[in-house]
Amino acid sequence: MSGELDLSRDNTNSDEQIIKILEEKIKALQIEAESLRKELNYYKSELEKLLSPPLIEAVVLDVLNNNRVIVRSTSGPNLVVNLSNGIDISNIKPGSSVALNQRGSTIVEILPNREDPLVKSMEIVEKPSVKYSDIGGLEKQIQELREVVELPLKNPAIFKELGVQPPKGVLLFGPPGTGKTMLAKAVATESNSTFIHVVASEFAQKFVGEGARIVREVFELAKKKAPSIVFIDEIDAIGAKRVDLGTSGEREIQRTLMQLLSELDGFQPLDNVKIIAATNRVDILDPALLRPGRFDRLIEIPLPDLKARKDILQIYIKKMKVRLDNFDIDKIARYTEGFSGADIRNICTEAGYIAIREGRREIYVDDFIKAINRVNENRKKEEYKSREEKYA
Ligand SMILES: Nc1ncnc2c1ncn2[C@@H]1O[C@H](COP(=O)(O)OP(=O)(O)OP(=O)(O)O)[C@@H](O)[C@H]1O
Repeated sequence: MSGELDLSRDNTNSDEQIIKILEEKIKALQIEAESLRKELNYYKSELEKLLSPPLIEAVVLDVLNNNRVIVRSTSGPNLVVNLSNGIDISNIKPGSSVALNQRGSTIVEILPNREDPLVKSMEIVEKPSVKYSDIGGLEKQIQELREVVELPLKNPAIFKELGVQPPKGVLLFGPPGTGKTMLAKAVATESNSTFIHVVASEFAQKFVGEGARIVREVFELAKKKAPSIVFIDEIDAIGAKRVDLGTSGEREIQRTLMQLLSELDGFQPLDNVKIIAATNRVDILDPALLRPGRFDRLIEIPLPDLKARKDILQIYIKKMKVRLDNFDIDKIARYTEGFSGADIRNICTEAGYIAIREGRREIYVDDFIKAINRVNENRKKEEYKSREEKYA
């Protein structure tokens, strides 16, 4: 240590020096003792962890009044458990992950929440806000959905009385960006239902049985939140015809599809849960999905025709500050032949950006034409690129 004692010098000055040096030495030893105490505690707690029995992971289902909690343990049954000292009940909510002691009788730790694959693959909108009037064109399709989904949800008694069974599942098919999701959301809004949006490609999970579990839990949730509409996007990801079930991934997808079919079969047509699925590839679907009692009503959602394109343009233009003299909406609708509703919305946004970039406070018809040309150019580039890739 610095300042080794030198007791040879005997005067007041050196006494003071000795005291100072000793004090410093005491301080240094105290610091060392403190750090050794910490080290000791660390090793003690490590030892305790190594010697302690494993804990049981559980999920909180409900919090009771008397400092007790209902949990579902990962090892099996639902349990009513106590809290160990030091755990604050106000930090425990339904859905929290907790650790139980080995006997499974007491919560000893609140665990950080893991990302649940169920939550990741699902979006719940309790009160969707899309209305039929937000959708351009598709009048016939809206009418049909109202009859087969909205009316049975709102007024099942009429169907019972007349002995009419509405379809359980509806399949919307057509090119991307044509408004399938919007339609399903609008039906949920207008029938005051919860909208549960799942993307089937997200069901394909890493762990065996996980996809099937997610399907089961989605339907359990739909029943809890009823009246509800389960919207399964990209159903072809699990519902395509399969000949070769060689790989474990393929078998996992097949198991997920089987679970979906069994959930569909378990419903009654007049239950207050309706299933709407969507695909861009109806041609590759497994016929098992389209059998009576499953997705037995197919509704085509095509690219918008001239009138529908005009309707869609009008919906978006109404919300924008557009100079209307000389504005020929028919002309713009004609120029957008082959465009989807999503493309048309993009054109409106792009036209707005062109005006902003030029420092204007109004959007001109020319901005729309420029935006259309840009989208067309991008499309050509993409087509060219995909052709290049195909023949490379
Ligand atoms: N008929 C339409 N009327 C008004 N807006 C539309 C219409 N179709 C599409 N859109 C616009 O395009 C966006 C994308 O549409 P949506 O997601 O409903 O298409 P989709 O058919 O479900 O597409 P995908 O097959 O890619 O999932 C919508 O949020 C909306 O802004």
